[in-house]
Amino acid sequence: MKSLLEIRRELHKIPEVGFKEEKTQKYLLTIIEKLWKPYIQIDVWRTGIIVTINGSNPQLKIGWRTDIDGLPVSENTGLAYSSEHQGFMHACGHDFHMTIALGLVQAFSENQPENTVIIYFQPAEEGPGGAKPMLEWLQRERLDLVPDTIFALHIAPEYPVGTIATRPGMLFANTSELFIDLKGVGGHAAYPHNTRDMTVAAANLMIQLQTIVSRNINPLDSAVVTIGKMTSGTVQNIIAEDARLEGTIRTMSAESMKLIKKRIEALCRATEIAYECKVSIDYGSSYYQVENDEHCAYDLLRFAEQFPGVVAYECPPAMTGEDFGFFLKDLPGAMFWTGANTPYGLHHSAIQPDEELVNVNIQFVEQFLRSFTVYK
Ligand SMILES: CC(=O)N[C@@H](CCC[C@H](N)C(=O)O)C(=O)O
Repeated sequence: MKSLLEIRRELHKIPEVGFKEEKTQKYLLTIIEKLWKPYIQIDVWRTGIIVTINGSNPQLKIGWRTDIDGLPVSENTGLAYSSEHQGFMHACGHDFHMTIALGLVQAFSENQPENTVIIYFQPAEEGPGGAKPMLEWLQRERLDLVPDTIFALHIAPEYPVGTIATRPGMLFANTSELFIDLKGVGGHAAYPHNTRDMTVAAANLMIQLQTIVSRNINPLDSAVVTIGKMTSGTVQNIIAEDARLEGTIRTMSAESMKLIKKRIEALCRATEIAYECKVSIDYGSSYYQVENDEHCAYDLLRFAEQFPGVVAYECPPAMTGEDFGFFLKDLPGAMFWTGANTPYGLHHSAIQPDEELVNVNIQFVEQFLRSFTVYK
């Protein structure tokens, strides 16, 4: 088999967005098939893969989940093995997550675990969300592949390699995508009075949306309303008939999410009146918060405390979202951050996580999963 470093770099070259991970799936399958043993079963779900390593004396089915999709980001790392898919990049570390999962398949194929370990290569984490439909399919059609407990990791640029950071309870926020379309009347730039200018309407709405967190959310709560993309108009001397705002909402509770949506709807109605236009809202996909099981999170932290080369850290929650939250809604388990030591944040075009993290995490996770002989 190729080295895991080589595999990570090859995966880095072929990022694909949610449910379009065909090349990635094919690539992963070629590696996984080489690791096949009579006690290993390989299943495919859409662009995802499920690898079951049947245990020698199974008391439990322990799940490990990795996400496999990339992002629509133009890479700016200058690396020799940069993305070959123009405009797309593994800017959230899923190439690392997949390599660690492959390293686990390799470790368990070389040395059969006592318990059954099921490794889920899950599509579409960045959107529209693969965890929920994958789990629904498992629960409906393949109960044999539903684990008793499940774990996952996510790289954390800000921590040194070897840091394992998690907490009991909420680790990541509730999320909802947000798409707002404005429709007015376009026309000649010199005749604004005959038009309903959607560039001006969208700009005002965008600023007003920023008052929701500062004016409507309790200052002791936390929430985010981010507009990541704003589009309007065609050329400099035509007044725009349409505009579109694209963003995301993050909250610590379902109640705050409801409140924010209510305020967005009110501001959109007010924009319709103020700018004599039509405004429509689409919330896209939404993710349930990542709620770690208390025992599982503390087991992870305690295991990390005594694992050589690893530093355990009980960290605060973050406003990132993760559809792994849907697995943890139904199953006990936990997610953790693992240090990636890079100055650029997640989703940045220049992010370059430290490749040292691959081996540290394979060893740590392999031993952690093997240590789960009895579910506590
Ligand atoms: C870990 C991470 O960065 N996850 C994404 C999840 C995105 C969910 C959805 N597409 C949205 O934007 O709301 C994140 O942006 O936190």
